[in-house]
Amino acid sequence: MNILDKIIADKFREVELKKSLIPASQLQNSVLYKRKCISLAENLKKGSGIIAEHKRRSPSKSVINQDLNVQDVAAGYEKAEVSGISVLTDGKYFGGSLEDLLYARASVNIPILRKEFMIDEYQVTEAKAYGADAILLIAAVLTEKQLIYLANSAKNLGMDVLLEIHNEEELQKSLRVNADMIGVNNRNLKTFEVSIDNSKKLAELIPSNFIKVSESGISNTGAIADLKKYGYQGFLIGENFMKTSNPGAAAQDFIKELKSLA
Ligand SMILES: O=P(O)(O)OC[C@@H](O)[C@@H](O)c1c[nH]c2ccccc12
Repeated sequence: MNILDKIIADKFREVELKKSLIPASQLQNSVLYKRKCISLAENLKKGSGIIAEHKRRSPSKSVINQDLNVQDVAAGYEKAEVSGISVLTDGKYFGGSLEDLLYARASVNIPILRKEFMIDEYQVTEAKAYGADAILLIAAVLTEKQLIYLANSAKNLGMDVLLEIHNEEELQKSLRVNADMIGVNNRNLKTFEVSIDNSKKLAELIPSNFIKVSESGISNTGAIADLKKYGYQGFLIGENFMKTSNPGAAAQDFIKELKSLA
């Protein structure tokens, strides 16, 4: 079993347990469930295009940063003028939680992406109830039918959908999904290999009705200038900011440098 298979197997058990503890109907009573979402896709078009991530650890890097407070990180990112924030909510492999999402929501007014391994509509309901504006769907772990179903659930709740692909085959099963953004992951979630070239290679195959996002392994502004030439408007960055003692300040310097290139 590769790491992605393990994560998904654990996720099925986690979701079943959660459903027995908190029924979806209870999640729907959350005040945030009625909140009007802010579109991440729209924000990418007008702003810096940076989606900055809160990520404590990962299976590929183990610990990145365990010392920070999610509210400070989120507020710092907002001040840096990122277009959106990604909050990892998986606990076992990434050290995140739904509470992280809730606290991030409480401290900023920009779009927040729930970064999670989505396998069930219950998690879409959770995302909305805890204040997310957008969800991630990973084509590598879902069938076309599941992708269509989960994307429609999110859209019905007013959330945007970022659909993650890693190769052409995954792109093919994504074309009929009601997603706003297609994210090309530069990291292979099965082998952890990272290459920005993956975004460049797949760019021309992505239809123009999707906003293009490049994810993972981005560590300098030159890479972004390069990716923009391929039509990318969104750039998901985690470790490059989170490995510093002040991710907000790191994002601010990064965005300043990006502006000076333009
Ligand atoms: O820390 P990086 O290399 O900048 O990557 C961020 C983000 O793209 C990465 O965390 C990610 C992309 N897709 C995922 C799916 C699940 C968990 C994590 C991810």
